[in-house]
Amino acid sequence: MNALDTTPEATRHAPTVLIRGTGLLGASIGLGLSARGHRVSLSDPSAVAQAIAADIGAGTVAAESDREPEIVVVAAPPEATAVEVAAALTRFPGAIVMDVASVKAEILRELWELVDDSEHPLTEEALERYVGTHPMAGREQSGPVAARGELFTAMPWVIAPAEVRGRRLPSEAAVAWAEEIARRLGATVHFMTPQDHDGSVALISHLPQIAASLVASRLQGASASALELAGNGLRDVTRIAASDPNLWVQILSSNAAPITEILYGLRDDVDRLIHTLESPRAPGGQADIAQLIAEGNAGRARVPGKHGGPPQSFSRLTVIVDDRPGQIAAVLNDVATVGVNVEDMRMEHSAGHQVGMVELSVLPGRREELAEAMADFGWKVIQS
Ligand SMILES: NC(=O)c1ccc[n+]([C@@H]2O[C@H](COP(=O)([O-])OP(=O)(O)OC[C@H]3O[C@@H](n4cnc5c(N)ncnc54)[C@H](O)[C@@H]3O)[C@@H](O)[C@H]2O)c1
Ligand SMILES: O=C(O)C(=O)C[C@]1(C(=O)O)C=C[C@@H](O)C=C1
Repeated sequence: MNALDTTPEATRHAPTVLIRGTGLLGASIGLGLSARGHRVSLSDPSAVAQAIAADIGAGTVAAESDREPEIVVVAAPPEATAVEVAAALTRFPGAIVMDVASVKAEILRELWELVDDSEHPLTEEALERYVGTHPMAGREQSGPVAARGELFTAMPWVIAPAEVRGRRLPSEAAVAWAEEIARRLGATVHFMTPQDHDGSVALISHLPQIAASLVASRLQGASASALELAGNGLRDVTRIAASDPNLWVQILSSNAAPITEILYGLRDDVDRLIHTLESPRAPGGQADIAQLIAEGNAGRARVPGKHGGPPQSFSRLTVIVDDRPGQIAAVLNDVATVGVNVEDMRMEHSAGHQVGMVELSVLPGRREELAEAMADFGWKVIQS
């Protein structure tokens, strides 16, 4: 096998990368790696997706005459991933091949089927060059137009090397390079078995998607006058309901067993709440409702903060701006002068008024200082 070297000297080198599948994930990886000095070539069955990815700077369109890439990243839809991984392992016998699909055990099962298929050229030995991975970063939009080179900064990236009878299947070099690619893109790496990965994402990724879709689907018949009242609560809960149905059919069907287990528990809780709300003032009813909200508080408090650190709640302050170009840049410029880090930012427009509200989330210890300084700069500041 001719896998890449992992010596410190070698890791300073920027291997050539072929990205197969240049949608949201593939083009984002291409942008990030190109910006870090890698030569990236792009390939997608959709000529349009390939051309857009090249146009935005994710790499150059792959050509037959290209030399063999050192790393192949398969960023295809889950249902095409195993076949594309097998094709890359066979076509490029010296390359490390990593995928980014949202499910891991099913991809592996499909790859094993190809090894067992005497008609298929994929060998067990070739799988030493395959590393299953999953960046826990994405968007509710698809395609290269939505791609961002910094999509993975400070986000988790799971590496789930296949194990056979307790032995890691991919070589150390293959795993080290998959890890190196994730780190170069700014992600924090987590190692897991494919099964542990699938159980974890059923809860922290697939359940939220289902919940968002179920809540948003209730809105289909809502009156325009009700929808006009929508505030941030609804927007927060339904953002990912805009995700691509085609992608999510594949994700949910490939991880059905752990998701179903979680949905049974959710169904019990919903049944309990319905029962309580049918007679909310019956004995025990109020306590039951309070318990439901408190249990939600307890779960929410366990969600880690930025960079995978402990849960962190930020303080917010809102700056009122005129609804005209350049105002947000001016606010951020003044914040930077004060030297406070903005952890999150949201822009709201006030219906019927020519003003906007820039909500800034900052560390609690810096809010007072920032509010005073911004008022001194002449901004109208509301502390919430
Ligand atoms: N969207 C997310 O938030 C997210 C996050 C992490 C991982 N993922 C995973 O990344 C992968 C790509 O998702 P995406 O969001 O970039 O989807 P996307 O729809 O934006 O892009 C998928 C691309 O794959 C191409 N494609 C279709 N069939 C192909 C094939 N046989 N070989 C190669 N390419 C093919 C499509 O033309 C398209 O350009 C999926 O496996 C998904 O599970 C998605
Ligand atoms: O932020 C989003 O839009 C996402 O939903 C991204 C998200 C997630 O659940 O975190 C969705 C599916 C992918 O497999 C990985 C990431």
